Amino acid sequence: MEFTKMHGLGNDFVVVPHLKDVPKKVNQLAIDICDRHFGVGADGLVFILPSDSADVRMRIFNADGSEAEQCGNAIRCVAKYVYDHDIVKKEQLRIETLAGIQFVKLHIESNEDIVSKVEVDMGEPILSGELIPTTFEDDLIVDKTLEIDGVKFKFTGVSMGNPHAVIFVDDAINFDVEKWGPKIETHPLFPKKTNVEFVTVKSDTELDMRVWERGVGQTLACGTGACATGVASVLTGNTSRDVTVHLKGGDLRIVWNEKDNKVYMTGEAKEVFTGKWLGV
Ligand SMILES: N[C@@H](CCC[C@H](N)C(=O)O)C(=O)O
Repeated sequence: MEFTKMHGLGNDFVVVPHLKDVPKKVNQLAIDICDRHFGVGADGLVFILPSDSADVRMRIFNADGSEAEQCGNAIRCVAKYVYDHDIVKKEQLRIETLAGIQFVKLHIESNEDIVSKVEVDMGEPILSGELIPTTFEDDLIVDKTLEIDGVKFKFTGVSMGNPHAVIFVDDAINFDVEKWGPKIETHPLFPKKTNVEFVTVKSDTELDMRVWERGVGQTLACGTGACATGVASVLTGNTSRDVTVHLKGGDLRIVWNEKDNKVYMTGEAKEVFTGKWLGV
């Protein structure tokens, strides 16, 4: 099975571009291939597949083998891959995911015909407690209390197709993500588990964010997490609607557009190497 290693701000993926459907035992394959010692090593396994309703279809499996509904960094990688490899040579394309069809605009360096940045319409955020999902039934999940081991956190719940709990802290950069991330990911308030973002407001337009991803662990960046963070920052009155989110692996621009209620994410994607997986 031929693959290409790609990443979006260090959130890295094994991308398999040429299959008609995902292989049998795909969940175990994701675990094996994402293993950083016995496999290729990645945060996720991504398939670029044919679609009946869009230009291509993406499926993403976390390093623990679970399938995610959406992935912001992977969708930018998929868009760059299909353009740069002449699979879909369009500057605007549609990518089908489990969370719906996403509209993507490519920023091309015209002298080299190479994608420099990718802008994705990530759709409208889902804010109701039931749909995120959380065990709360409120229409908005803002500053709700979550208690673990006697410690109280306030979180804002947002789904970008996948669930996120955004927690504002004094110093995200030095926050103990490894200690609290897994406990919050699996807290009974979140029936499908959750991705967790620890965020510090730097100004009206800038945020620091660290992430603990559902089914993966701490990663260098999370696109849907940055989108959820942008939305949560507006809902809590912390920032404007157009922000730069500083992640361990780099920056993402997130705009929650007031007119159409959609979230737009812009950032880089990179191809690193290609290889052949011998385990299938
Ligand atoms: N890294 C991704 C999100 C990948 C899926 C996530 N771990 C989940 O289970 O929801 C991103 O860039 O959005």
